[in-house]
Amino acid sequence: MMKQYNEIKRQHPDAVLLFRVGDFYETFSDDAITASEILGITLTRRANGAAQFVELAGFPHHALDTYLPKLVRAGKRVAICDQLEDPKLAKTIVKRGITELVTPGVSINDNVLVHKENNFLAALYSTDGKLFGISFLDISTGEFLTTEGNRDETDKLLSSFSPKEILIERGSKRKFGENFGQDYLFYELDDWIFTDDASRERLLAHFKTKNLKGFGVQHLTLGIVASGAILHYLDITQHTQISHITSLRQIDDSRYVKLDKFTVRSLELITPMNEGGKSLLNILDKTISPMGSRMLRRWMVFPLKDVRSIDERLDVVENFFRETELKRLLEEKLSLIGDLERIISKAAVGRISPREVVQLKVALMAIEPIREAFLSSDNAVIRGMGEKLDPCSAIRDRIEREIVPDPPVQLNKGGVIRKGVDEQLDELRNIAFSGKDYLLQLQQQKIDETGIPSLKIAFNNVFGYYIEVRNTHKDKVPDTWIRKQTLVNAERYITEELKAYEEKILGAEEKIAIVEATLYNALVESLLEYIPAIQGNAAVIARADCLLSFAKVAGENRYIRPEINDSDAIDIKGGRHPVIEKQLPPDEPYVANDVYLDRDTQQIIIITGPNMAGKSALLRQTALITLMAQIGCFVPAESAKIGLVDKIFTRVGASDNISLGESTFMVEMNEAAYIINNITERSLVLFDELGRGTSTYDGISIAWSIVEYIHEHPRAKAKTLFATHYHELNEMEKSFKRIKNYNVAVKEVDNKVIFLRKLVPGGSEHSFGIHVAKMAGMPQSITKRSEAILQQMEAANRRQGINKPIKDIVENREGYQLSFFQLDDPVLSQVRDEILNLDVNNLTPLEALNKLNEIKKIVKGKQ
Ligand SMILES: Nc1ncnc2c1ncn2[C@@H]1O[C@H](COP(=O)(O)OP(=O)(O)OP(=O)(O)O)[C@@H](O)[C@H]1O
Repeated sequence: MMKQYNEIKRQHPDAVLLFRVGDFYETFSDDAITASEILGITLTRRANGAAQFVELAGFPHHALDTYLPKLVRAGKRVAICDQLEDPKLAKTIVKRGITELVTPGVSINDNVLVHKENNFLAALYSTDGKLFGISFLDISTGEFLTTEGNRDETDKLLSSFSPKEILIERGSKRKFGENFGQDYLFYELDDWIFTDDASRERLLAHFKTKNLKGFGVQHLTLGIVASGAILHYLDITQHTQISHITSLRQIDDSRYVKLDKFTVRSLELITPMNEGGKSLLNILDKTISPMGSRMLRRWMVFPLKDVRSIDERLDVVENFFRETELKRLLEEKLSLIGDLERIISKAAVGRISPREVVQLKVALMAIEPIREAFLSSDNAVIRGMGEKLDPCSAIRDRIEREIVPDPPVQLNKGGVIRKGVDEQLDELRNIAFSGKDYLLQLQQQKIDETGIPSLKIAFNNVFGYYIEVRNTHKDKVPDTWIRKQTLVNAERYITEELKAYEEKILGAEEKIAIVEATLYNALVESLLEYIPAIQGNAAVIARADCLLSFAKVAGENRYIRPEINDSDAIDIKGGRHPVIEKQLPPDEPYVANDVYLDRDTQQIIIITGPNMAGKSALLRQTALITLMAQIGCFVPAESAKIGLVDKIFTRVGASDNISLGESTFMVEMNEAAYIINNITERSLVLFDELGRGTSTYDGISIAWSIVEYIHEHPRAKAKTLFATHYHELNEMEKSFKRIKNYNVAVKEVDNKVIFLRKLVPGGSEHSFGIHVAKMAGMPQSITKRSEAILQQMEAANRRQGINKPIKDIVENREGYQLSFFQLDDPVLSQVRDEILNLDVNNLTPLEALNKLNEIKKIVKGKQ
């Protein structure tokens, strides 16, 4: 057996091998050590040949569902090796083979999956390290996606989809690790898999198409390689029944607001930064079905950029919000639907349990009234959703006809198929049932015959039905009975008559199991043709669930419908922070604030104010309200007019890349550089205390020049909120027309600071940092000393006149781009004159090229 084990183990050296031996799954050597550590099961050592020992740890086979998820969640790949023939029939050693390879990225096991989250497997491919092909598959839902993008775009996708496992080419782990961080579980596959031919062929074979044009991904060469690798991996892991993967979709990034992963993290969209905190998702997620929940997560990181699609969502939310009857009906029916998407995937992979088939019927039954209600809505979008719902009545009715309403979880327990479905089955059941009845009669008859009142007829696996007689009555047993077993207090016998009936009953039971399985499998088989329709239903239901969730949240939290337009202004009146407002004590209401930003009058707001005043909250709430509006959700404000934004950037607080060997300041500058290089005039940018990771003067200088850049650069005029403790930056307002100063007001009463939390025009002078230090319980000796030092420093500053250098900075700025022509440089002015004197309308293309060459020579001469 160990020889057989070693052979199988050799094929899967990197997986924990669960080796079926009798009623147990056993693990050996290193696998046993790993399994015992992760599962907390006993590790034993057993002799293995002369003077050798092997470690051993195992668990009963029926506990697989408990132990398997633990191994997978710990990031292990698990190969399940089963007995492929009946041990009783095997002449030598039982034939064994791998029946499934479960890995963190490929799982359909309910205990491994998290209901509210997708479980993606990804594959990455790149030839030059600049452009990456990426593909995602959730085998539990059948969703299969691909695209191509640069490093940053790919990084964002990875953080949005959080794949549990990433497939890459052999030998490229380090390269990908450096690009995307070591937190992912990379798995290397052979190089031949990552080739265009192999991948295309595999995809075409799966989809049974001649090319990939129908999916609109034909042009994504790298994406196709990655997608093909995913299907190859399913082959390797023995996942061959995958008819629920019905299409390969391109992730069309251009349709969505770009949010980099720092922004997703620092705005706490999906996960809170601190344990015990709340994310925006926690507040907005009132979805009822797991599908709705998964879709909402996706929506949160992919806000829309197109007025019509957003308005469509908002229209539905408003409708659900108003139509309380429809809302009530939806709530009731959605709760019956369960995880339709995953259930139908299970049907495809041949793992659907009888109970899940019934759940599918219940879900399809619940879809009918939703469809009717949607179809009679006066809103066209909702009617459209109704049209897309298909109650699949034929299969629904067939399930109802054939499967009992409350079947066991496992098929082999029997009692799944209804009476009246199959004549043979009914007959067999009669035999089995009356046979058992007969045994009871027989028992009574024997009691009467022998006068042994405690005589019992029972069954065990070793010798079938038997009669048990306690020792006290042993002598009354007739000679014709055959003794089979002697216990301490009793004897067990069999009789000819008993054996004959046993055969009849057991034969019937075995046949029942076979007939039930055949009927059940035929039903599951016929489910397969409904996969696309049911997946379509799942998508509509998920969408309805998300929009209903928005309507509920809007009602509970007094949100209003935002107005979305193509203008360049963000105009929020009475805006609130959706998460913080829910966490404040009841006697401390959240103070609402107005924020206005546009391209021409108020592009950049510098917000100063003491520590703890509420600057960060204000920054974030502006981004959150904008984002919520663009995912089609109502927003916490009195009114909100949102000119669509194309990207949201945040540079907020310190990040935690320290583990990657970068200093806090380095991380801050990396992120800031990334923002500067990627903003457009439609972007929204939040800078919270930029530059604080270095010396004050360094910090001010960098902050100043970045703000100046955003103000001046023609392509970078992004709407910007800049919270800072550097009051010096307030000077900028005087010289830059679209920069405005605001501060979050406080009141000082009797040496105490009262936070008013109101955003008011104008700069502010103090930071009250020492006050906050006092609030935090810093020893008095320290705060007193700080006050003294502060006074000295401020006095010194006043003497030297801080305003002098600031004045110089303002006057000596060169600006960006335009400055080219303002310089007195003789060469540059010659270039300017050359250009100005050109008569562009009468220039032939050749003359234009020659002119360009001349200008180049002038500039070269300068160098
Ligand atoms: N508008 C508001 N209404 C009520 N409470 C608020 C408001 N804004 C902020 N707060 C509360 O004040 C706390 C501090 O706010 P925030 O972190 O925004 O201050 P800050 O000005 O950025 O401080 P620092 O400069 O120290 O970073 C928040 O955690 C929140 O509890």
